[in-house]
Amino acid sequence: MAEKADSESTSCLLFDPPGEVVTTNRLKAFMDMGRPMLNNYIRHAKVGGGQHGEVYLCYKINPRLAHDDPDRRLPVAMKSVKRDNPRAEQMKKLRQQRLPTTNHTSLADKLNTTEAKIRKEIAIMKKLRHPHVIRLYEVIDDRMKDKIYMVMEYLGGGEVKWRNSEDQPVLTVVQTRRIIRDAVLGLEYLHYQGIIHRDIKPANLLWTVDRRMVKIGDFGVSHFSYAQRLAAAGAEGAQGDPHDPILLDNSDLTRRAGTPAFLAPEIVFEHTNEYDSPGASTSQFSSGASSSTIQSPSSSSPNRPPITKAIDIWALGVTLYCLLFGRTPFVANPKSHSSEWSLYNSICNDDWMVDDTMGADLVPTGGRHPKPGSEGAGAIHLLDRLLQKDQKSRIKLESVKLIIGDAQSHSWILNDLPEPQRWLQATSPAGRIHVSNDETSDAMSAVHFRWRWGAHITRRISSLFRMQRGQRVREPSPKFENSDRGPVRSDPHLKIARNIADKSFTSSTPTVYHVASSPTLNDKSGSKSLRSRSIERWPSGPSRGAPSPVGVKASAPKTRCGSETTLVQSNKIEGSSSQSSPTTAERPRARFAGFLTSISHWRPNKYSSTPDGPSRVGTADPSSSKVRLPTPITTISRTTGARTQADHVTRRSEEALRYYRTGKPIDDDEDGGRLTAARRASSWGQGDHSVEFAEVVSVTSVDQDLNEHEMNVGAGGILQERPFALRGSSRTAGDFSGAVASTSVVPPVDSADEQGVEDIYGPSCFDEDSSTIGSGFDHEEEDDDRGRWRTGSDLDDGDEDGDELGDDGDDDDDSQENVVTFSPRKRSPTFDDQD
Ligand SMILES: Nc1ncnc2c1ncn2[C@@H]1O[C@H](COP(=O)(O)OP(=O)(O)OP(=O)(O)O)[C@@H](O)[C@H]1O
Repeated sequence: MAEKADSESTSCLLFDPPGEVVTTNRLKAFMDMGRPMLNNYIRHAKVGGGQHGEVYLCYKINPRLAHDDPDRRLPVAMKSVKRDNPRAEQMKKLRQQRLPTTNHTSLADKLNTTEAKIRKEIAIMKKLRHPHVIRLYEVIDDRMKDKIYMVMEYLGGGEVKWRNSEDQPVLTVVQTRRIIRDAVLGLEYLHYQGIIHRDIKPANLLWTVDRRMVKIGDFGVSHFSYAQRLAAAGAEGAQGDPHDPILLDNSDLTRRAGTPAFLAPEIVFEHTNEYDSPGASTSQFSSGASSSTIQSPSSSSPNRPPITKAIDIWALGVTLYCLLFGRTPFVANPKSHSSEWSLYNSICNDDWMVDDTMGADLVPTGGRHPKPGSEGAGAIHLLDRLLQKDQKSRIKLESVKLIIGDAQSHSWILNDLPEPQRWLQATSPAGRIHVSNDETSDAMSAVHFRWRWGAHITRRISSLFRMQRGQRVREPSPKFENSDRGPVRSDPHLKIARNIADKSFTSSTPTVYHVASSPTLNDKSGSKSLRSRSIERWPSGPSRGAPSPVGVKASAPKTRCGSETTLVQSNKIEGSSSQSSPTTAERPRARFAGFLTSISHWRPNKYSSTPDGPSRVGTADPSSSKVRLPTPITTISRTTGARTQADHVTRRSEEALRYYRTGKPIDDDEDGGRLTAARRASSWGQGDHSVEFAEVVSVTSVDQDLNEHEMNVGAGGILQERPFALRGSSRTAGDFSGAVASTSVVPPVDSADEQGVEDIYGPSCFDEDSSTIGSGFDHEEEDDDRGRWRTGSDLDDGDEDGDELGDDGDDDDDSQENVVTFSPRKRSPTFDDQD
């Protein structure tokens, strides 16, 4: 028993439980002083767009903070994804009528919607919490709207750019190593959690605004593999068995998702020479699937190699090659009649070339087979292992971090770390994500109805009934007053009580939400015990002080303050109000009026969040305020205990970091360098300091001071002056790739300083002509696809207008599912342009 506890505690050394993600079921779009607002987010400028959606820089407004408080406006990235494309839907239905549905039809295909894909992306992202993986904070999913919004951590440095207009590398070897090191850690975490990213490439590695670290993003085609998780986490991986069909569906692995130049040989297996020639042996690939692999279910050939996490490792190899040499390792023969076939053929059969030098700093490589010991040899050797065509011979990520080759003491990626051994210990993966059955159903909200007209009419009728002798009587119906379901028309006392409750629970601890629906305590994170399951503390809470353990005794309230005393008072008032109208029950007409009033407010989804975010104690709709008000009080003692436990748990990351830096156990009083360990931990979404949006030095980059040159060129040559384009302009961050090595670094933005923000990021979209709110948020941007290839299935639902369906001319063929098709609407891709 003790042994088990021991092993569990060591296995959870670094990776913390995933942060919960706020799910908001209401979307309110409005203009505030001429600015488009979406719930409590101001939309700023478009920072990117892909086949599934568009990404905007937004600012989360915390109205509780003063206007000059720098935390009042916090930058986030908001990705909006359209649920469905009606025309694509129509075409898909037509197609399905003609084709039988087999066991091999993917679930996503059966569900037949873009929504299924978004659901999966959200469900996967909900699991992730790692310094090198972009974090999802909130999902705004209003069924009455045609878009779903994902609020994510904002990565202000943009995509990793790796070549200039002359196809020369723009990153130095040292910068490349840092990027790859960060990517290895992020990828290792993903694989450990059973997630195959499937689209690793430089464009999906995003820089933090200070260019000190990169994070993996874009989980649009990622895949969750339970088998892989079991293999990685052992018996522990079996805990919390996922049953969700969306997550467990393996059939989408057969689709050729991803970016062609980065696809692994096993994905384009049909293009191997062996396979092409009749009767040839396919011994190059293993046909057996180990426990950590997934056999492609719709494989037509028994020899098709399994699709595993090894495809990400291959893609990482291609990425490393791109960063070092400014081009992709495998290209199509320009003379070939089919560039697609030619590229895949090259991936499966060709060796890759090595230039004499690598990186922008022209470090000698020593050729394709260099003598061991040099910087070049380390990189080429690593490439050699990453780009093994046989996935069985391909290097594992843990080995990438360890020892490469006989002549080297450690891997190339550790080269400039002062203490590689300590780094290895600190970044050793352990722990896993917990996948619960209804995670994905939580990813999307239930339908809720809005009977606004009904509310209006019933209010009118009820007011008629209430007229008694020319006097308007406002009396709540006790029958509904205590109902959990039916909100009452609040009497003045109740309003007071609610206000007090609001102040008490939301002032200094916005993390405290009602827990009426989820009384269970989470033993991993005590803070969860205070929140309903789909709600978490917003990572950059308004309070910068340490939150109070229970949200009642606030240590440093910002603008509102509450206390236990006021809370007790509120309860008294509440109690008295419930008995305030003894005569009402005797009045049938008044009761009927009360009934009409109450149903006018009733909504099927009683736990839906408010437009301002999740329901908080005392701030949710009136129905919840009275009933749930006492809940935090009753959980005080329990949560205090849980909090203690949470502190213990959340220290893990701090400990690991501190250990790496100093070799000493953590000591809170001691400053851990540029940022304290506690603040660093907070940046991971844990700990008590709400500096989560602050960019911090990762374990990989720690102790490495970047010089100005590195800061500039480290961005891959992104021009920093005005990285964001005006809405409506076709120019996006990606279009700045040609502008290499700008000499300016983005200064830190004071998010409260509007002019400052605009000076740096360009004019905001607020000033643009946005005639309606709808157009402000649902305006169809000019498609900014950069000629990426798309799977047949993606064509169906990624396009707003479905043009591609007509163009590809193959929309009635199921084989399209396995064929990568290029949309003719986009410019033709060049094979060395697959970033
Ligand atoms: N969290 C973020 N912070 C800053 N920029 C981001 C963020 N997420 C995405 N972007 C920008 O938006 C672009 C598109 O985002 P993303 O890749 O998630 O969308 P997509 O529709 O899935 O695109 P793709 O076609 O590449 O799959 C990215 O290339 C990046 O430039």
